[in-house]
Amino acid sequence: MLHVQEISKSYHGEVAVNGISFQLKRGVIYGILGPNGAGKTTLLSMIAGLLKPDQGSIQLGNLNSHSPEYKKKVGFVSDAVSIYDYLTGREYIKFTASLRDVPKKIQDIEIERLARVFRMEHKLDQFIKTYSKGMRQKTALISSLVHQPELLILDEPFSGLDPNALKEMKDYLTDYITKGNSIIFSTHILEIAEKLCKELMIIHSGKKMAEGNIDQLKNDLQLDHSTDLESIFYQMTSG
Ligand SMILES: Nc1ncnc2c1ncn2[C@@H]1O[C@H](COP(=O)(O)OP(=O)(O)OP(=O)(O)O)[C@@H](O)[C@H]1O
Repeated sequence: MLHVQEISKSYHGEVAVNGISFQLKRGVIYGILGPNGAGKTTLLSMIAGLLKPDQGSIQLGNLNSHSPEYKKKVGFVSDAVSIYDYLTGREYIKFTASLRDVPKKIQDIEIERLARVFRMEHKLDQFIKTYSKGMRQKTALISSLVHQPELLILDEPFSGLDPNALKEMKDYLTDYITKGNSIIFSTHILEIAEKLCKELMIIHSGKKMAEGNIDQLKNDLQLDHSTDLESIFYQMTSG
């Protein structure tokens, strides 16, 4: 469903993403791993259609990432969750849903459903200013889900969540892909990546170092099958 072809991006002449290609099928959770500054946020921002690649192309079905229709089919939660302090959670979610042309009736139904899933029912009518970090993350997640995107893109979605919220989020994401949707996310929490992702990519200095399921990564590195993802990650990125 998603075809990423040789994309690159530089900032002021410094390369942040360097010729990355991959494909993502329907019903798959795909994890992006890499050390600080590896290019994960830049890569995900391009896939979300927010940043234009200098080179290469990104297609979802037959839609190019520059097209307005593409943006209606993807949902993005950034790691720098900056949502408006002086709106309530509900106002913020409705505002973002309106930008995506979600009919008001559907907005109301989906907001109630998602608020229940993420235990935010009693908070949605309070100002975002009063929310904790985890509540802000959940609000951003709900707002990215109201239009039921085919592709959900999450940049560091698990930092700041307590163990209960983490479980709710993992359960929701696992269920979300059973409906034929796909998820791509970046994380530094290797244990979650190992458990949730069918496929992984390790990037370093903007380049793809390895891709595949955990067993393929172990085979590529000729590692023993008892090796964990932390060791694989360390081998690939500590140079
Ligand atoms: N707006 C920007 N202007 C200039 N350089 C940038 C900008 N955004 C990112 N960079 C640079 O691009 C490179 C990749 O950054 P990016 O944020 O994509 O990495 P990351 O893997 O998400 O890092 P982290 O894990 O620390 O969040 C880094 O060298 C960073 O300094």
